[in-house]
Amino acid sequence: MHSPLSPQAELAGVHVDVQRTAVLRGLDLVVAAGEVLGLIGANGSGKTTLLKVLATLVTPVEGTVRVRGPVVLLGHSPALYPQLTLRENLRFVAGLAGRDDAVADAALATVGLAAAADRRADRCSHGMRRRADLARVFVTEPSLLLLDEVHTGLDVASAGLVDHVLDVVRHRDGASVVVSHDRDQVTRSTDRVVELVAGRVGPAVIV
Ligand SMILES: Nc1ncnc2c1ncn2[C@@H]1O[C@H](COP(=O)(O)OP(=O)(O)OP(=O)(O)O)[C@@H](O)[C@H]1O
Repeated sequence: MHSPLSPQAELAGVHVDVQRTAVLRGLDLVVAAGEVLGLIGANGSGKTTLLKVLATLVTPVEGTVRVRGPVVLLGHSPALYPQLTLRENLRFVAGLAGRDDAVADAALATVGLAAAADRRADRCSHGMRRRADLARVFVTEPSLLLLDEVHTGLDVASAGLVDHVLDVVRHRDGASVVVSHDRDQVTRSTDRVVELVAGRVGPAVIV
């Protein structure tokens, strides 16, 4: 077990260029274990790019990235195979994580989708697909959870499920980073909010 004070993720002097344009410019960020960090910023400020750096999907041209443990990134659109059922999708995720089918089925039940488990993903509503995507967290048990605008289009109950998932990660001493354009939402769901400005993390935001 690591010390509660040790960071879950640490970025130092990170520079990222996207199509020859500097998006992140010497960005420093520490995400503490057990923390839920909110990330806001104008369109195009680099929030999604920052999440991809934390998920090691984008490699900076300069700077260091340290992330401990498994990472799950839930993007703008739920990552499901449209022609597979929700159960098949989650069992596939479980297989990749070396876990058995029962874990996938239990995760679907946890997010309130037991009755819809055998419905194809492309026949489900956006909210149902988002819930199924969130179920991945119960299968893969990430130490770092990255949520990119996942509140969009969710009703109150589904938004509550997002908060529940954040609590589950926090109680395991994992960390989460939540990107949102909704300042009220992100303030309610997180311990601290920072803003991306000119490719760097600005001062903490008090809303
Ligand atoms: N596939 C791409 N092709 C070209 N430019 C891109 C691409 N992806 C990102 N960019 C550029 O990188 C910058 C950062 O994009 P990013 O998606 O990280 O911002 P964001 O803060 O998440 O934006 P939004 O709030 O609109 O989702 C943008 O200015 C955009 O021009």
